[in-house]
Amino acid sequence: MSTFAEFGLEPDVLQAISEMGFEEATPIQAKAIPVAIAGRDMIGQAQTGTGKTAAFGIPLITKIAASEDRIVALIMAPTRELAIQVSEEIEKLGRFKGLRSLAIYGGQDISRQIRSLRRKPQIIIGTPGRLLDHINRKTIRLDDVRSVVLDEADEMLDMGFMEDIQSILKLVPEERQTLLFSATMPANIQKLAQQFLRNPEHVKVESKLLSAPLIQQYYVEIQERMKFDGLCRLLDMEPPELAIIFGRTKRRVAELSEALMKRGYACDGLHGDLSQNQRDTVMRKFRDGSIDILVATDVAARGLDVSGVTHVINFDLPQDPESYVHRIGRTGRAGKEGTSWSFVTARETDHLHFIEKVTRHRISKKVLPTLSEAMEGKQKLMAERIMDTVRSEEEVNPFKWVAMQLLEQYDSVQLLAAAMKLLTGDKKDVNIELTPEDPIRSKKRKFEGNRGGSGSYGSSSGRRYGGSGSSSGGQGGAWRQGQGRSGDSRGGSSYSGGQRKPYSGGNRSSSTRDDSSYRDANRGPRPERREEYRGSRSQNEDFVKI
Ligand SMILES: Nc1ncnc2c1ncn2[C@@H]1O[C@H](COP(=O)(O)OP(=O)(O)OP(=O)(O)O)[C@@H](O)[C@H]1O
Ligand SMILES: [Mg+2]
Repeated sequence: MSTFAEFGLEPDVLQAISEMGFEEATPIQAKAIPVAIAGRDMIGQAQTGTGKTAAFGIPLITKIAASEDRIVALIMAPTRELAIQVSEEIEKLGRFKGLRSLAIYGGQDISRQIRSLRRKPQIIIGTPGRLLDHINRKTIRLDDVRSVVLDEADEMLDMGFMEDIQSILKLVPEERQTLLFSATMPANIQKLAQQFLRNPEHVKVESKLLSAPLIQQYYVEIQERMKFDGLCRLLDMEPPELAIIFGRTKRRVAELSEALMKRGYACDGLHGDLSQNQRDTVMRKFRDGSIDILVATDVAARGLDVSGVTHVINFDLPQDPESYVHRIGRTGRAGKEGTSWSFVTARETDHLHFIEKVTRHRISKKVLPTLSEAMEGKQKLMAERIMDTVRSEEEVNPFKWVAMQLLEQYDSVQLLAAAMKLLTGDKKDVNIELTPEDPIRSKKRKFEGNRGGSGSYGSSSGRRYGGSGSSSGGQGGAWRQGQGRSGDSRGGSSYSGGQRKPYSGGNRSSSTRDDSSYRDANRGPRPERREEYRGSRSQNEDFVKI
């Protein structure tokens, strides 16, 4: 167990960390912070949701003085949402030092960014494409940069950013520190590391499990045409505080989110066909609790950190085990528990077993709740909502007069039952039609043939994240946050409109990947390489988040 004070951090930084509610360093932070503070180049790998951002953020801000008026640190991230999210974390960490940081990403008005650059930020967090634009326009100069971070490096390369990243790194003085975080270590990442990192220390938090241990993983076997009703039952039986539902395609996500809205769920969709503005709005609604269900493509699978996501549902299975790990990693973060459900059609069971094998985790089979269990769940929730409201005299008072009049005419049980029926907003009669998706075909054979089954990922000698030798023991480790975010249970708050507070109070945004528009908006079309990569990628690499 490491407290942050043990790293010899300055008081301003310690204060920021403590205000963020972090009490102890996570395992990756405990390993990475001393290495990075010592000035070494580093390659970092650890499971989803274990605080990699602060693992590079803390050393980074430690090395910058508020008096500096040049760009001295550069962080690259694959997507706009992730750039925003990382910049918000950096902002918080550097607040008491008075550091200035700025997120630079495509889809946002460039002249606005140029104006913000006049504030002389020391730290720039950007997507490679837009960064390069600024560099070419000479609105960003990298001559004074001495720290570079590549976050989600494998994802950036997958998205076709290799050349951009190389061009940018060539412009940064060689006398610098480079930190590279990547879920996987395929050949192209190794090449990049060889080219641009100097004698890097490989900092890895190993675990037998590839996915975070605090996620209960379930699957249900279901026919394609039954998925939607199955989903509604699941949501009714076990109402999530916040849920992310993953669909395979943009069309799927659009149809599904619309269908759920029609059935009365507070949800919205996120995919690459939306404008940056629309995407921001959806993410804001999800973060402030005005919707509790986000339906998304893999655009939201990486890096997204929204406090209070209790459920991830794979409405469609992902193609890769790797995507599976990233998707479910949107819950069970920062020492909290989470639940994931995956819908599997009969023809996809092989693929599910393949995912189990690669992630080395058994996914438990469950049956869908029956209609009456779903109904019960819904009614229980309604009862909770009513009880919450009953306690608030002010809210109830204006209705008392009508209530008394009604009670003179009708039986009280009858009346309350009628009110509950209305509240449950049952819209089962709304006709829903989703375009069926083809089943995923497993790439199992190809994968096995190439890997030779040696299992280079996650050696079993590693300590399990969460349990890991911390004296206070407990699942999830002792590094759970002390304030603000622990113990947030359902308590009806998800229905009370914005009561739920992300501990940060800010509008952090999300990571994004999708099939089309994840390149910066003003760049050329992305090379259509995803499937190629997908096919070959998992074969020779040190797999997934460990
Ligand atoms: N030491 C800590 N104690 C408690 N919470 C922490 C600590 N460090 C980070 N967190 C919180 O944990 C959450 C996850 O952190 P972060 O997004 O950096 O994870 P990550 O490892 O980058 O995940 P991903 O692989 O999904 O990108 C954030 O909300 C962050 O504020
Ligand atoms: Mg991250």
